[in-house]
Amino acid sequence: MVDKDRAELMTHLPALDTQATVAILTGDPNRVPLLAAAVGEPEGERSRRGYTVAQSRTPDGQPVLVCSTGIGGPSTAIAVDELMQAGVETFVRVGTCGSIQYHINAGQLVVSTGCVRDDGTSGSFLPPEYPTVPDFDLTSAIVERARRGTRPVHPGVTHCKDAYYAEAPDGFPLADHWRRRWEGMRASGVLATEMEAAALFALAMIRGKRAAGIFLTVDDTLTAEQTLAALSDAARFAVAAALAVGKAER
Ligand SMILES: O=P(O)(O)O[C@H]1O[C@H](CO)[C@@H](O)[C@H]1O
Ligand SMILES: O=c1cc[nH]c(=O)[nH]1
Repeated sequence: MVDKDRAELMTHLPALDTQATVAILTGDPNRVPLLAAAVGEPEGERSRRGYTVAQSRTPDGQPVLVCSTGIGGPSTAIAVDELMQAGVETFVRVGTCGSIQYHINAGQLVVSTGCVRDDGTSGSFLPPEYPTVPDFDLTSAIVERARRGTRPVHPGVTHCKDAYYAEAPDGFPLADHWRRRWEGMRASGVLATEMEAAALFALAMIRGKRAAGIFLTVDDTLTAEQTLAALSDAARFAVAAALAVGKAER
């Protein structure tokens, strides 16, 4: 990418020199090189202000970026905006989530079809009545590919929050609120909770870009190796879907 003018716009991410129009986003910077290797041939990575960005080249020569967002909406929104300024058109968040439903177990995949907006960042971009939804074609393409894999796949509404420990709210002044909230979402069929999708989907909706989210359901029974193997599969589904949808559009 980036010519000098573009590079100067990127005030938080490292300046990147890539033609990639597809980016995989994940929370943890340590995962970036592993996901870059999972989707193709890694071509180097750079870090700045806690963000790590790597470029990888798929077997058919397509450049793809893998970028960490950190945890939560604020840092995600900065990464997404700056990647858009750098020319990225399609974003897939590949990360972990916690199950809300008793039938969704650790090791299974959830594909978001929209967010319950319990985060603050998406509210900085869209009024509260607006849903934050992913791109339909991209999401369908991800679900189709993920269903060819070995793990159960659950498409549906997901929850996005700012406070990770609201999942275990004992001792918080708002503990009763959160207990009722989780029960209400379970009764309403909300599948799982994570912390970045609402900000990503909101920005993509506003800017006319494609975004989607595929999440691995985790708990403390899953090893780090199992988590990385499953996220690597999810990243491969995401890249294949993003490139196919981009090609169909052209
Ligand atoms: O696995 P990642 O992508 O970090 O995502 C999930 O894990 C973090 C919380 O542990 C939050 O960022 C949440 O959204
Ligand atoms: O339980 C979990 C796991 C990952 N991410 C979350 O937000 N919650």
